Amino acid sequence: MQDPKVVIALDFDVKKDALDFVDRIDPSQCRLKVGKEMFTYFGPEFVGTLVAKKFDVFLDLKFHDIPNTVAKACIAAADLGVWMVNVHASGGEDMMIRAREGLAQFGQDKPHLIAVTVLTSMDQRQLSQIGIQSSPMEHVLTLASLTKQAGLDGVVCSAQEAAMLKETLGKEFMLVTPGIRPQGSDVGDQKRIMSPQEAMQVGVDYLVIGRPITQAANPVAALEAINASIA
Ligand SMILES: O=C(O)c1cc(=O)[nH]c(=O)n1[C@@H]1O[C@H](COP(=O)(O)O)[C@@H](O)[C@H]1O
Repeated sequence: MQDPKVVIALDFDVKKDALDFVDRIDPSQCRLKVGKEMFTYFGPEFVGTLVAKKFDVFLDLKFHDIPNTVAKACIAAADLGVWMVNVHASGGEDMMIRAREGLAQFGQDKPHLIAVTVLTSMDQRQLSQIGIQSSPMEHVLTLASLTKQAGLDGVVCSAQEAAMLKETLGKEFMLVTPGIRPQGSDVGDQKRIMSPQEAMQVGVDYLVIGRPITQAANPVAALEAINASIA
C-alpha cells in the first residue's frame, strides 16, 4: 500500500505488548504514533526502535511552552528521525514560527510539523468552561488559520471539521484526525468522532486510531479491516 492513511496510536503500557504487535504488522500497512504515555515510560529509545524498523513515527507530545523551549523540543524530536511532530496551536503564532524555523536546519529530512487545534475529546460545554464561547468548529477554524499563517504543514482536528477546513484553507493543508471510530466501537472519552470511511470521504489526510485497534481481540485483524474499508 502506498502512503498508508492509518496512524496507529500505539498507546500500550507494556513495551513487549507494543513490540509484539509491531512485529506482526508492516510499515506499508500503517504509520505509528507514540504519545505521552509510551514516551514517558519508554523514552526516545523506543521511538528509535520503531524508526529502525522503518515505520513512519508521529511523535505526539503536543508541545506547548515558550517559543525557545518548543523550538528546541522540536529539534530534539527531529533528531530522533520521526516523520511528524506536533505542538498546540494555542501556544500562539510566535511559538509555532519558532518551531518551524528550528526544524529548517533538517532540510528535506525535517518532520512534518502540525498543530493541535481543539482536542477531539472536547465539546461546546468544555470549551466554554475554559472561557471560549465560540463553537468547536469556529475555534478550530481560528486556530487552524493561525497555524497556516505561521507556515506549519497542517493541523490535528476532528474529521467533523475537515470539509470546512479543506474548503477554507486549501487541499494542501494537512489534516490529521483522531476521534476515529469504526461503526460499533466504543467511543470512550472522544466527543467529536467519525468513522474511517466517512473521514476519508471528507478529505482527511491521516486517520489516527488507537483503542479500536490496540484494544481489539485481534489488533492485526482490526487494522486489516479498517484498511479494507477505506481502500
Ligand atoms: O494529537 C493527537 O494525536 C490527539 C489529538 C486530539 O485532539 N485527540 C486525540 O485523541 N489525540 C490522540 O489520538 C489518540 C486517539 O486514540 P483513540 O481514542 O484510542 O483512538 C490518542 O493517542 C490521543 O492522545
